[in-house]
Amino acid sequence: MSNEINETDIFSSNSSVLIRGTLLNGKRQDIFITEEGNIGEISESISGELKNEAEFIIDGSKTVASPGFVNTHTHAAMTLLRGYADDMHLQEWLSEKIWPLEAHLCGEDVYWGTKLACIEMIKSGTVAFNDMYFFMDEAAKAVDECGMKAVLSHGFIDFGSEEKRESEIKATEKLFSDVKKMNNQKIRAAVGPHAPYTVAPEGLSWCSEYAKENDSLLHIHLSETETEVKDCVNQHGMKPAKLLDKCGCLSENTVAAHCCWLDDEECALLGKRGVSVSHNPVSNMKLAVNRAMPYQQLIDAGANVTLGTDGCSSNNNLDILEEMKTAAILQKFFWNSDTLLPAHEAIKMTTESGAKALGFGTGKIETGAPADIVLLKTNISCMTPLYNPESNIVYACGSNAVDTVLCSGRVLMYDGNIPGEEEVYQKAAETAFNLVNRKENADN
Ligand SMILES: CSC[C@H]1O[C@@H](n2cnc3c(O)ncnc32)[C@H](O)[C@@H]1O
Ligand SMILES: [Zn+2]
Repeated sequence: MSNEINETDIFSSNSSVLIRGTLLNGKRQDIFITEEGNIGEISESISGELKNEAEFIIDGSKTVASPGFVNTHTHAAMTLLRGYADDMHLQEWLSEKIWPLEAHLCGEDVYWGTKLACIEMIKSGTVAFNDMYFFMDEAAKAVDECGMKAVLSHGFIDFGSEEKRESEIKATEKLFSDVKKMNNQKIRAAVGPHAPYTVAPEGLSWCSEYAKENDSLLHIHLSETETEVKDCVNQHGMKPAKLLDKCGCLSENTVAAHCCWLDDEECALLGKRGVSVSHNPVSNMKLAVNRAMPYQQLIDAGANVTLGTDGCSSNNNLDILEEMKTAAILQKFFWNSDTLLPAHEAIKMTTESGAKALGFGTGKIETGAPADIVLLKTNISCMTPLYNPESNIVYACGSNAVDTVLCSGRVLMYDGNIPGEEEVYQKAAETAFNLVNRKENADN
C-alpha cells in the first residue's frame, strides 16, 4: 500500500503515521505513531518495517515539533458571544449583557459554538482544554466529533438558593452520566462551581464531595477581582481561597482560574494543596482586573501553574500562542522583572503543566506517550532565523505558523486544513444571529 498523503484519509482516526525529519529538541528526528495513537519510536532515521507499516508519511523537514498545547480554562461555546459586549466593567459585563443573553441559550447553540471553538483552538495547536458552560452534553458531542481532548463541567451557580442548587446538582450528575455513556477516553466530566461569589458554601461542599467520589477535577474561578475578595471577607469573614479550603475545594484535582488577587498566604495554601492554577492574561487585561496573577509566588509555593484563554467574550479568541506571549510579557511588565516567565517556562505551562492539570499524560513528546504533537512551519517569517524555537513560538509566531496537529495520533489539522471548517463558520454565524434575535424578541 502507498503511504503517500491522501488528504481525505489522513483525518480518519486510528492510522499509523510517520513524521519524517522534524526538528525536535534541536535535532532532526523521525517520529513513528502507532495505530493506537501513541509514540512508538523517535529516532534520527526510521526505516525498514516501521516505515513500511506507516499508513501515512508526513514530511516534517520544514517543521519544528512541539508537544500539543493545553488550554486549562475556557467557556468554549462563548465563541457565539464574540464581540457581543466589549469594553465594559466586569460585573456589569456579566450581569447586564452576558448572563441575560446566556439565559436564552439552547443545546444547539452550545453544539455549534463549541464546534467553532474546537476549530479555533486546533488552529493554534491546542489539543486539550478545560471547559465550563451549559448544555455540556452538546459540547461533548462537538468535542467527540473534532477529536480533541477535553474536561467538561456544567457551570454550577446557585446564588444561595436551595432550589437552584438542586437543579445544578441534577445537571452535574446528568453530565457525568452522559460522558460515561460516550465511552471516549479523551473526554472527561468534571465538577464546575462557577466561583465563591456565585455558589454558597453548601453548594461548594457538595461540589467537592462529588468530585472526590467520582475522582474528577473541580474547575472554578478564583479571586479574579479585588471586589470579589473584599465581598468574600465581608460576607464570610475570610478570603476566597480560605473559604474554598474550608469547603474541601482545594486539592490536586482542582483547577482554579485567574487567581489574580491571591495574597502570599493564599499562594502558599494553593501550593500546599497541590492546586493547578490557570493564568488567563488576555482576559485579565481586557477586563482590567488591575493585578497580574502572582506567577513566581505560586511557582515557589509549589502550585502547578498553567495557561488558559477564558471565553471568547473576554479575550476575544482562543489563540493559545497569543496567550503564551501575553503571559510572558504581562508578568514581566506587571511585576517589573525582565527575567520573569521566560519562553521555556511559557511553553512548559502550556504543555507539561497543562497536561498534568487535566490528567492527559506528560505533555512531552516521548516514546510511549500519546501522540499529542504540533508541527509548526519553519519556512515562514516568524521562524526565521531559528536560533531558539521556543523563543520563536512564544514571542514571534501567530497561528499561521501551525501546520499540522495530532491528538492521540489522530490528525486534526493537516497543512493548515481542518475538514468541514467552512460549514462550521456558517452554522455558528447563523446560530449566533438566531440567539440574539431570540433574546430581542423575548425582551420586546
Ligand atoms: C456558569 S458557566 C460559566 C460562566 O462564566 C461566565 N464567565 C465568562 N468569563 C468569566 C469571567 O472572566 N469571570 C467570571 N465569569 C465568567 C460565563 O459567561 C458563564 O456564565
Ligand atoms: Zn472564565
